[in-house]
Amino acid sequence: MAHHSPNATNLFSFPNTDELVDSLAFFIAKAQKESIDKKGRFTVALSGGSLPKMLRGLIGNPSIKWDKWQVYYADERVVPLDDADSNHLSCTNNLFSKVPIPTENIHVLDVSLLDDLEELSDAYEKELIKEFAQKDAARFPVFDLILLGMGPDGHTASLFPGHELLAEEDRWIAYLDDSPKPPLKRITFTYPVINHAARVVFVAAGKEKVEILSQVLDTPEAGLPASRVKPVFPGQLYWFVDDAASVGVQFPRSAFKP
Ligand SMILES: O=C1O[C@H](COP(=O)(O)O)[C@@H](O)[C@H](O)[C@H]1O
Repeated sequence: MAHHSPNATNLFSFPNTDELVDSLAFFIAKAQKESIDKKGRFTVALSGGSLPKMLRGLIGNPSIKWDKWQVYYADERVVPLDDADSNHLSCTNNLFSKVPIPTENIHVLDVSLLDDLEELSDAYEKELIKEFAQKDAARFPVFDLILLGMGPDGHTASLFPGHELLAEEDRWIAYLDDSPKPPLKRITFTYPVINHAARVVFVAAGKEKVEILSQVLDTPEAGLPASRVKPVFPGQLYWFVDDAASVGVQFPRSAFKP
């Protein structure tokens, strides 16, 4: 991705959702190739909300090596995997049921632990430790790609404005039982995990994101959760948005050059 700015925020705005979807698929395919060429695998974290349907450009895409993907969730609602609120269910309905990804490559909640948030989040952290080697004080996993959404209040993953988890510096996976957006119980990647990724991509589309997108990009000092995503070097941050969402944004756009 040499044509993008070193360690900066890259804002790509597309005239419509279809162009956003196609460009995002192109970007993901390229990131996948770079990762597989280097390490033989591609570690990805997905979100729920509006994100899964924006991944439709991957369906039927011959360059995607699904057996090399290891998929995690940047956040998950603490519900059974077939519950309408489950981010996994949404990703399954919109993507995984339509592509040849091995089930064992998708890392879901341990549903036997849904009644114990501490155990549940520890177990998910252990899933990451298995993938990324030992956890120690100085070490965080380096995902090849983390795909995030942004809610109308500026939350991302399950990191909400003013919540104590915004200050979490140690755990990889944290839990909350007081989510301002239902359902109350969730687990989430913490900032150290998000900010150590090689690439973090936000996807936001539609006019309902206009105000919050300009707040997050133009006044980051306000400290909204999405503004706190700042990958450490050499990690890169990308925003894939549509013009309907970015119409009020002052932040400079970059040209997307496939
Ligand atoms: O609750 C959640 O919301 C965010 C944002 O959702 P969106 O519908 O506004 O895109 C999502 O990224 C997160 O995964 C989900 O749990």
